[in-house]
Amino acid sequence: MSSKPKPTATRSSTRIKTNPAPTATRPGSRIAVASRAVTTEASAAAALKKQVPRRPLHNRANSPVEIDTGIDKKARPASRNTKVPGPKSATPIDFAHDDDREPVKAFLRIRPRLGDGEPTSEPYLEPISDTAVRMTDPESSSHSRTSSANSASIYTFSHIFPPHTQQSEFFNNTTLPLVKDVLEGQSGLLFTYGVTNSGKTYTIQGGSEEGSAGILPRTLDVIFNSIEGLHGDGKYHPVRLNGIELADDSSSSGRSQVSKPHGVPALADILDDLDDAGMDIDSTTLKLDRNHEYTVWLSYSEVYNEKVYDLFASVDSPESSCQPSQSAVPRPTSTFLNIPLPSSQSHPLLLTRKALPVKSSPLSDSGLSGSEAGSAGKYVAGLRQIRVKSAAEAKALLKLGQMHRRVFGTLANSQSSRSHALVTIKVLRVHRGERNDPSSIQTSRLTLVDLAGSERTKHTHTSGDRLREAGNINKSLMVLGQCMETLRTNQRTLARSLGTTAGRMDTRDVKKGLAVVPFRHSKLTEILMDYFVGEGKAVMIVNVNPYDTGFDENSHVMRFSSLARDVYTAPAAAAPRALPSVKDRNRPSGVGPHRRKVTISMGGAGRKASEAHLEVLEEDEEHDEDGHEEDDDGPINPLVDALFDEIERLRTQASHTLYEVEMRCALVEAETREEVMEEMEERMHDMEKMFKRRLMKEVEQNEKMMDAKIDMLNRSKMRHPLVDHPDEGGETDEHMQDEFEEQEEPEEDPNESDDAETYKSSESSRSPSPLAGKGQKKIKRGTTRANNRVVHSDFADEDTFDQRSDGDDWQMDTAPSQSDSREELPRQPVRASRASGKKHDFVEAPSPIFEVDVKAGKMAAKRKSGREPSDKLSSLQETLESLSLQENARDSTVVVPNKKARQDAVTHGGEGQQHVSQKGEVDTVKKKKKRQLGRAPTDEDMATILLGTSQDKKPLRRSVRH
Ligand SMILES: Nc1ncnc2c1ncn2[C@@H]1O[C@H](COP(=O)(O)OP(=O)(O)OP(=O)(O)O)[C@@H](O)[C@H]1O
Repeated sequence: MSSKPKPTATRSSTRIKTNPAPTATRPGSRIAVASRAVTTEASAAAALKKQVPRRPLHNRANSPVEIDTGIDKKARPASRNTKVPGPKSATPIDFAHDDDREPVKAFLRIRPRLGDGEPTSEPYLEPISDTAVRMTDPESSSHSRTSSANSASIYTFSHIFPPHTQQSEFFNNTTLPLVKDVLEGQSGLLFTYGVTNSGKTYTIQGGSEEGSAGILPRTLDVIFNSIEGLHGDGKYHPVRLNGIELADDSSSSGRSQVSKPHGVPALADILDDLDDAGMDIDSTTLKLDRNHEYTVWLSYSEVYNEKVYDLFASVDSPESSCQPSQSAVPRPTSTFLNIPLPSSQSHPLLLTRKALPVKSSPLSDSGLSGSEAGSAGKYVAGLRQIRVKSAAEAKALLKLGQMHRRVFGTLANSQSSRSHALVTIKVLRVHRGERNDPSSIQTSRLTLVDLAGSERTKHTHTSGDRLREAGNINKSLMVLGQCMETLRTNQRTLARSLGTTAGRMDTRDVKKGLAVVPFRHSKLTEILMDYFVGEGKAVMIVNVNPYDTGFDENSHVMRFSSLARDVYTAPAAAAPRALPSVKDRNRPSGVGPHRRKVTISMGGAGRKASEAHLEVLEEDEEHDEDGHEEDDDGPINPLVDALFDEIERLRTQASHTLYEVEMRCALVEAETREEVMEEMEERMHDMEKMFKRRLMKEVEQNEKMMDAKIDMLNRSKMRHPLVDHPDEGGETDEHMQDEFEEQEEPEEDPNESDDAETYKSSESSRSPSPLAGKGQKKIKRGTTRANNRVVHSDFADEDTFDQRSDGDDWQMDTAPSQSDSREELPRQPVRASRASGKKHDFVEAPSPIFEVDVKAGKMAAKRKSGREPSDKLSSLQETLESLSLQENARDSTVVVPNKKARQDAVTHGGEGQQHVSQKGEVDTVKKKKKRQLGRAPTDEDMATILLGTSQDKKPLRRSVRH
């Protein structure tokens, strides 16, 4: 550490503000390059730094500080030579060469998997070097999703700490340099950032196991280890941000003020833990200048729902009025610890606490002139700063503060921090020879912030108080991000200006062009503002739980960290300008004093558990007569503030709306699917009905046709004995056929035509319409006429019947079809023979199923009768054939042999032959006859009708069209 000239002893603060006359800079100072594309800006910022140097610390030349961390040097990350495959370059951890001009350092800490309760899936975050980590969207491989984050991204950090990193190692590499600085007189800020359950509180406070103490208790240990024997007398105590005042006797805190109250039940037992506080102690000691004296002061505040509360404040309650505070000095004990706890049946105990205003630090505290207005920083007015003389005492105090935080801020969600907790350790350092000169006293601060978990309200589905909490948490984090963004932009602008106006720079002109950094739009950034625009280093610890489901949230955290790493803590580089008077900052909170009911359980191993019911009243900050907060602060732009509020409101609204819209979409999709299913079912049902109707109609028509045939045969038998007068048969048949066709003409069914139209596309797959028979029947009439002359059937000629087209007997093929739609249907030629004179016994069934039966039946009939039927009979048989509408039968016609024919078929078909009914076959012949004739005519009856004699028995087959 280089020596620095002694400054003019005009103030007690160590704040160094802009000084137009450069005095000294540290030799060997350098700018640590934090990230991509900022090298130029960093150099420019360094140049600016050299032109606007920090005011050297008082007696700094006499402050050689050596760090004896006691850690193995090998344990330190060797990131200097690490090559980062990602888009950004790495910042080596090299505290020895750090300059006070440096970017915000960002360390990533990956939380280990905790146990059975955690998901077993692969972590979506994988370190690829000491400084780079790859994040892969776990859902990108399974299915596509709309995500704001890329499916795989690489983020770089100053250093990455893997899950197995010990607390001591983590502390030494992240916080110890800040501890060293604070003992040297430089302020520092460390904050943890991450989603809920990522390990922020564990990092700051630690766990309960041995060796798991967090960076806060370790910081206290190291400070008190190092100043052992160097304690000051505490004649002066700190006030506001950087001021000091002469203390009265009671202002020094000590063990006596943390005394255990009398007769207090379990709740106050926490004070017993004071003695246990030294269990897990960090033994690291820093070597300090022994010519200095130190006093250490502690404050503990929380920002909850955009209000700042003192966690060391005693709590006012009506019941506690009987135990008034014994002294006006800050008491480290809470009044409510000293009162009997109400039982669960009694009325809840009402506890009230008051929010504290945030005010601008007076210029006099910093020794600044009026021309430097606006750079004095902010402080929490009324926040107690308690002197602590040992680490144990400090830890006990912090424990009390944590308990207050739990009671007031986190009880309803006790496992999660819903407020930002800020512990500030203030060190007053003075040279032994100047201990009575207040202007020689240096004040430095180290603030450790445990930020509330960032989370999206969409995922938590919070409402009421929880929603308000989440909104405010997100608001402060958003404003923090906005501040970083603006700072970065300003610094780049500044660097560019410096680059272009090298040697002719007027920083005041350049600063005029800088944007206003919106620190004042959230309480958190207001309090932390001084670290970014004033003196000091900032370290950000990013906590991540790689097993967490919130990939998007973690991506957001990563982006925030890379933004923060681009920000340089540059004194006066981006100092806020004085703005017009603000009323809006004092806008009413809208809710007034906020009441909450809470229940706390106390007790532990070996202690009686007790439960207390409390009602918490949180009062707003004090306002002046006009309803404004008491503040001498410069105003902020109300428009900007209103815009921030609007952004936050819209964000919350959008989050809810998005959730609602997603739900509605899912609902509509489900409903639509159901409707489509119902419609499909309805259509299927309609189709089924339509086809049934068509089937029935066809069956009916076929029945009619068969009836007509039977009638015709009956009449023919009665009127014209065919055997005796064969010549008359032709005309008679023809007449009868015409008659039959007239009867058979199907009725037009409008419904059916509609159906046919509707299902035209499926025409080829359905049964032929009765209309199809029209054209065919006319063809058959022609054929019948021809049959009267020449047509005969002969099974021996089956192979040649296809060659019929050249014969003048074959009118059927050339007959025009009246139904176009039927033209495409395969024609089934009537099996017949041109060989006249040959016996025609049967109408051959078109169905191959019965082909065997029919052949067997024919042969059997031949064998039985042993004689030839007359030509007249053949002619009549042909007539019957033509009426059987065999054409196209392959599509729809099924031959159903009557019982006897089946028997014959089986008998003559040979051994093992069996008639197998096809699906849909109905012995309609039998049924019809029963209905028409009263009894089923046998084959013999039919033969009698046809031949006029009982001797000419012959099996008869019919084609029935369904
Ligand atoms: N490095 C670690 N090693 C072991 N346990 C850890 C580690 N980090 C976190 N844990 C454990 O994980 C759990 C969650 O951690 P913690 O409470 O610190 O999260 P958080 O980020 O502070 O959550 P919230 O924002 O809700 O307060 C705790 O049980 C803690 O003990």
